[in-house]
Amino acid sequence: MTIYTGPVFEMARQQFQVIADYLEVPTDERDRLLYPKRAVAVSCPIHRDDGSTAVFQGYRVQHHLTLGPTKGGTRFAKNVDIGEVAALAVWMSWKCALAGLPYGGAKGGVTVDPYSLSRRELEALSRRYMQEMIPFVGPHTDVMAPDMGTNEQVMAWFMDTYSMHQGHSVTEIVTGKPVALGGTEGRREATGRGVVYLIERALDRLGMSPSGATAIVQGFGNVGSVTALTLQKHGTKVLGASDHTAAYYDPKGLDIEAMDKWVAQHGTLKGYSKESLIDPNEMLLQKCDILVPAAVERVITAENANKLQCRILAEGANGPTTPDADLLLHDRGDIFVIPDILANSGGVIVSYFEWVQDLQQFFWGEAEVNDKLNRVLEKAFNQVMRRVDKDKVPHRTAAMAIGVEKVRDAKRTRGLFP
Ligand SMILES: NC(=O)C1=CN([C@@H]2O[C@H](COP(=O)(O)OP(=O)(O)OC[C@H]3O[C@@H](n4cnc5c(N)ncnc54)[C@H](OP(=O)(O)O)[C@@H]3O)[C@@H](O)[C@H]2O)C=CC1
Ligand SMILES: O=C(O)CCC(=O)C(=O)O
Repeated sequence: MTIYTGPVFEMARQQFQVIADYLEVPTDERDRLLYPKRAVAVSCPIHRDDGSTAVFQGYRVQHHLTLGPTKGGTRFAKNVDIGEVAALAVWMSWKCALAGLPYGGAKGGVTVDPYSLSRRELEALSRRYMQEMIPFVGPHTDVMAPDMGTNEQVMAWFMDTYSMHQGHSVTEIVTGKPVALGGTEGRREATGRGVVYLIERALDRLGMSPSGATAIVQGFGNVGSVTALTLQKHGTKVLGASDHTAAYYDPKGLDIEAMDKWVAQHGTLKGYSKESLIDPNEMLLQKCDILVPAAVERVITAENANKLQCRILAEGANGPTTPDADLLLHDRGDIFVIPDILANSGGVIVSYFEWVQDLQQFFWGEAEVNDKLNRVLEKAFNQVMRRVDKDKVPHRTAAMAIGVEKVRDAKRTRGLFP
């Protein structure tokens, strides 16, 4: 029996089975590798602006502590549940190990529609969530970061709440903070920048160039907007972009900077234009060189995998492709998949840099951060490609296998308490 249920955890479990079979992991080691070390569920009561009390359910799952503290973002979204948070924590473990970071995976979440809260209510919820988590997190235990529905401001409230409890500033308790509070240059852009760096490595492999290539990006938050802006800056024409309120497609190319300004003023893409509106599901199926799902899980499925018309699928989001769709994509063989644990690893890599800088109280410039980020990504990309070339396995299998192997070796070497 497990408390980790639901379609997203089932995806993480099925993906792990594929890797465990490929690596011939003995059955009795599998549960130790897959199931999280710890899971915490908390109730977060807050006063609403109308004077009433509302209680929100919060979670934090720490997958393994074998290599160091756990690390991962905190998601505020209306469908968050323990199974989804656990799956995201498991993926963080493989991601950190693939990038060579001294972390296990974690993830947190609160079941709330952040758009339904006023700014004061959002602050109250953020502070209450961190307050409830204080016994379970710490700079050497578990270090939080942003994910969907949270941002630099929420990280500032987390850091302040933890620090007030300790009686001194503990900047290294969260990453993705504002630079003024010990955040690092380049963290806000890191995930999208990393996505684009890896897309360009994939284009190289395919003998294509970024300038003149075309892209479609689903999601226009932290990851999607920076990805789209950076692609456009590098000469790639962005034909499609969407958030949960609207999807736009223009075969001549969208003006991503204008869309970004619109979102900065209005909060969402709704109302940006009447001309280029498209059905969001249809947008994913339009012909382009690069498709970037950068929003939610399970958008590339058995229903649409065979209808995709891209050359590169760069998974900015965590878990956008279901295992059924993976099989179809592998059979097709014409789409270069950059799997999530590689594609979006720029975020946690620069979070690691932020943690290191906070621990040392010695800060780097943005050029140094970006240069170090590119070097870590390059190494991870090359490792994955070597494995693909050697074993003729799908890209996701190669990437996950490298992560799982590292965690497995560490667990074996540390041993079990007799
Ligand atoms: N932030 C980070 O550093 C990292 C994030 N990720 C992953 O990237 C993904 C996006 O995260 P992030 O950009 O931080 O989150 P944000 O909250 O900043 O943005 C999420 C975006 O996705 C949109 N969205 C939500 N649901 C849908 C939908 N059904 N269809 C289309 N768009 C939708 C949102 O639209 P709207 O604003 O209208 O709600 C918003 O534009 C997640 O899977 C996250 O786990 C991975 C690694 C690091
Ligand atoms: O920056 C981090 O620590 C984690 C980012 C994250 O949540 C992710 O990579 O999915």
